[in-house]
Amino acid sequence: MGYYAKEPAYHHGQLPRVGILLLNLGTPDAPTAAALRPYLKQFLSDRRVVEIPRAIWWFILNGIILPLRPRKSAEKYAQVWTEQGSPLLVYATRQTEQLSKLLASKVSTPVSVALGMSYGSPSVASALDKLRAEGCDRILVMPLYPQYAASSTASALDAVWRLLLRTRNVPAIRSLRHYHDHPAYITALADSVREYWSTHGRPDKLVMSFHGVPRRSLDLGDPYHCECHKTGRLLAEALGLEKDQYMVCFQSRFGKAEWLKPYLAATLESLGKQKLARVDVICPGFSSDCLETLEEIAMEGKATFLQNGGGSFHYIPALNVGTGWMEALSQIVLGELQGWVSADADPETAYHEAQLSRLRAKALGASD
Ligand SMILES: C=CC1=C(C)c2cc3[nH]c(cc4nc(cc5[nH]c(cc1n2)c(C)c5CCC(=O)O)C(CCC(=O)O)=C4C)c(C)c3C=C
Ligand SMILES: [Fe+2]
Ligand SMILES: [Fe+2]
Repeated sequence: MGYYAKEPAYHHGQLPRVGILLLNLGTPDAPTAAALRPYLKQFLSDRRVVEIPRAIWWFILNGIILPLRPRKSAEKYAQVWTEQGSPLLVYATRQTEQLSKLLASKVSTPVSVALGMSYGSPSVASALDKLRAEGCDRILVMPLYPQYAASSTASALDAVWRLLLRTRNVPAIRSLRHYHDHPAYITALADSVREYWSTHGRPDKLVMSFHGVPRRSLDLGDPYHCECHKTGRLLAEALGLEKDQYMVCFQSRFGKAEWLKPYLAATLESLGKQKLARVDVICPGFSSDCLETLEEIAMEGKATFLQNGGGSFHYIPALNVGTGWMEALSQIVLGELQGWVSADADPETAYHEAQLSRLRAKALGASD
C-alpha cells in the first residue's frame, strides 16, 4: 500500500457537491467491559485529552485505568443503553439524517451529510470516505460541540487533518470552531427550557451544567471556560432570569487534578442541604443526550440532591432532534456555507443548473 489513501474514482462532468462532516465524541459498541476497553484506550490515549507526560501516563492508563474503569463504566452505560444502541449514537445518527433532509429542502446545491466519531465508530475516516465517494469537493467540518475545547473540538478536527495529510486530491475545507453564542443555538436552548417549564412548572434554580476540563487548560489558554459562561449568560438573558435564579457548573471530573469549578456534585449537595424546593439541570454543551447527561445528571445528580434534603429534581433533555434545534442547526450550517451553496431550493432551477453543468462538462469533453 502506498503512502496516500486510495482515491475515489474521478468522473468528468461530476456535479460539484458540498459535504457536511458532523463530528461527535463517540461511544462504545456495547455496554460491556470488553467494548469499553478499546474505546477508553483510544479516547484516553489522545494527547488532547490527557496532557500528562506520556511515560507516566502509560503506566497509569495501562496499570490502573484500563484494568478497572471499563467494568465500572460498562455498568453505567448499561443503565442508559437503548434497543437501538448508545443514546449518543442514536441521536447523532438521527441528527445527521434530519439535517440532510432539511438542507435538501432549503438549497438547490446537492449536499451530503455524514457522521464521524472521534473515538469508536463510525470513524471520522469512514465519514470522510463516504463524502468523497459521493463526489464532495467542498467539505464543512462541524464538531457538534457548541463551546470550543481543545480536548473535544480540536481533537475532533485533528482526526480530519491527519486523514488529509494522506489524501492526494484534497477537497476545499471549512471548519466550524464553535457556536456557543450563535443566536439560533441560544434561541433553541431557551425555547426548549420554556417548553419544558410550560408543562412541568418552574424551578427555584436553573443549574446549567457543562462537561468539565482540567483547570490547567484554562490557565494555558483554552477558551472553553469563558465560552461556557457566555452561553450561560445568554441563555439566562433569553429566559429573563435574575443572577440568583441560575448558575453555571462543571461536571464529569476525571482524575485527581483540579478541574473547572464549581463542581456540579458539590453544588447539588449544597443546594440539597439548603433545602431548595426544586432544581432543574440543563446541559447546554451536549448536543445529544448521552452517558454524561442521562446517567451522571438525571440519575446520580438527582440522587445527590434528594439525599441531601432537596425537594424535587428535573433534568431538561438535550436538544437532540427537536424541531427547533434541527432548524437552528441548519441555520448555523448555512451561515458557514455562504458562497458554496445557492439558497434557491426551487427544484426547477436546480434541474436546469444540473443540466447546464452536464452540458458544459460534455462540451469540454475529456480535455478538462
Ligand atoms: C462536551 C464536551 C466534552 C469535553 C470537553 C470532554 C472532555 C473530557 N472528557 C474526559 C473523559 C471522559 N469523558 C467521557 C464521556 C464523554 N465525554 C463527553 C464530552 C466531552 N468530554 C461525552 C459526550 C461523553 C459521553 C460519551 C457517551 O458514550 O455517551 C468518558 C467515558 C465514560 C467514562 O468512562 O466515564 C471519559 C473517560 C476527559 C479526561 C476530558 C478532558 C480532558
Ligand atoms: Fe468527556
Ligand atoms: Fe473564563
